[in-house]
Amino acid sequence: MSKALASAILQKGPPALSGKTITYGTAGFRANADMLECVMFRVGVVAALRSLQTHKMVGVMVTASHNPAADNGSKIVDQDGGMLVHEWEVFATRLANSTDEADMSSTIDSFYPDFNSQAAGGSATVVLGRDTRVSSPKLAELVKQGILTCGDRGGGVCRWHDTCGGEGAKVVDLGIVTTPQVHWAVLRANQKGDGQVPPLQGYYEEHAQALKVLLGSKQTNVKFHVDCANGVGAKAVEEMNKTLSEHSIGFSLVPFNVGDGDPELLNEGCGAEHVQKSRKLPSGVPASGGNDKFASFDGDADRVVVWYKKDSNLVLLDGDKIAALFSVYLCHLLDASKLKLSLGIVQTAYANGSSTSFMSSVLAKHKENVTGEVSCVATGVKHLHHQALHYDIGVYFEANGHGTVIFSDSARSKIEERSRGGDAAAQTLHAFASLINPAIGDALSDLLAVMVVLEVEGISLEQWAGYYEDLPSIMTKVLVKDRNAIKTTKDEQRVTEPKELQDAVDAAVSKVEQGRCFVRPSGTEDCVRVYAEAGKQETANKLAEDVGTDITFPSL
Ligand SMILES: CC(=O)N[C@H]1[C@@H](OP(=O)(O)O)O[C@H](CO)[C@@H](O)[C@@H]1O
Ligand SMILES: [Mg+2]
Repeated sequence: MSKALASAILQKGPPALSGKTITYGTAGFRANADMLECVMFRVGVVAALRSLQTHKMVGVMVTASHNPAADNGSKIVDQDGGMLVHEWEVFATRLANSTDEADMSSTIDSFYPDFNSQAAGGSATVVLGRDTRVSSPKLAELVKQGILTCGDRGGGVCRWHDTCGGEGAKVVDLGIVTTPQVHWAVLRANQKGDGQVPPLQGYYEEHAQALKVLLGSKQTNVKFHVDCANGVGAKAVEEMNKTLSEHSIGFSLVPFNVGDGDPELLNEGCGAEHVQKSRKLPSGVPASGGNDKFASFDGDADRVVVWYKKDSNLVLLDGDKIAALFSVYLCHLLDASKLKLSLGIVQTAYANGSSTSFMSSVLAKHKENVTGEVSCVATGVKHLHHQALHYDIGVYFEANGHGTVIFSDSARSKIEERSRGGDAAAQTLHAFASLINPAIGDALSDLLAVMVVLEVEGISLEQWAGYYEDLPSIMTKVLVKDRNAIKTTKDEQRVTEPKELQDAVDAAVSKVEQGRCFVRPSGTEDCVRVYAEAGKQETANKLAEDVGTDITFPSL
């Protein structure tokens, strides 16, 4: 049967990639939209096969997140609402790059040995979403065709169900949504298990209900201006506002950069990536009073950073600061409830050194009631999420604003039990767990969580910014012939190949006070990233420059 499917993919799908290869990287497939037709069709096939294998719904989001408007890509959402398991990423890469029937069919057989037996009578459902890019409708349609090819009853080609009356493969198209909304829909659909995808209104309602509990009788009037990067966040913010006002919750999100003009403006000079990397104001900032609060989402609204203006400069509250805010809050609640749960804070090597020291000291202060640690993993939310699963409560954030807080099943039941007994801190923990997206980093959930923590704890943005002072840092890109020639340790803090490169980095760092520097190949762009930190900005800049120049080995 895998042969018949391979033949259908080749016959019905767009022409195979020729002379190019593509990898399912840090955040799925990403490339210029023009090269993605074949890839998207096959992503549909992979998603349908994963759903068939797990007997659960999975999802596909068509987006290239913070990348330029001309790019596109896709992320597959696994049956647990999280990111695709690693071996299926490898499978997706192999299938996307296969050019002949024999290779494709043996790829299916080797990654999915039970395919031939499961295909008979099996069914699959894929939840599909897309961003606002011009290329997205067409590419989403190709994903759909890939999915339907697996369940096609006509034409005499592969139909995994054709002799048995199974249902084949179905698509539930959510249209333009945020990436985290596709994760949410898959998670909730599989939790309910009735074969239906819950309407998105449920997403907004869940947030409103949790906020009501967290705010209690507190009368609030909090406004945040939200830079939507001219992407999908604008629509979600609008819907959220409606639901907030229906529930008389005094939070308002005022969107700007809402993408109602030129589609090329997506992520252009605005959004979370621009603000966090350049530390400059985004375009389109509304004229406002001195105390206004701002947040920037990225193009598919799975990350957020918060900021305010001080003397027309931008003061950034990045992913590290959001993690710090949530960690302090959760430690207080854990102290108050005496639940004795573990709290893990997960970062990547890009986390500012000051944030790591701050969070370690917060955990140390609460060690009587909270066992915890701060750990560092490889770049990419999938690595952070995976590590966060080791704790009762896992707070994970990349410095760029990508992250969430997850609660283990056993922590949830302990919290629920204690909160049924009337414990106020446990009730608050329970509501916080219901507010924040349990599947993936979500700009909207995270922002609402930030707003409510600031509000109920009475913390101003300035006080929050003062939790710790970032060490001066810089991130640069170096273009090389083959970035993949650079190999690193698991936490990406050190280069293992070429060895001389790490020696050069060590030599440069040893000359610098409070110096830290590391080098790694990007998983989403054709470049090598250099990150440097030091006691002074000029020194950090010089360190990054020196190391950048060192990356000139003939092998690279
Ligand atoms: C330094 C940095 O910001 N890297 C980003 C970027 O990954 P790279 O592998 O560094 O290109 O894109 C990823 C996907 O959005 C995101 O998870 C990650 O944090
Ligand atoms: Mg994104």
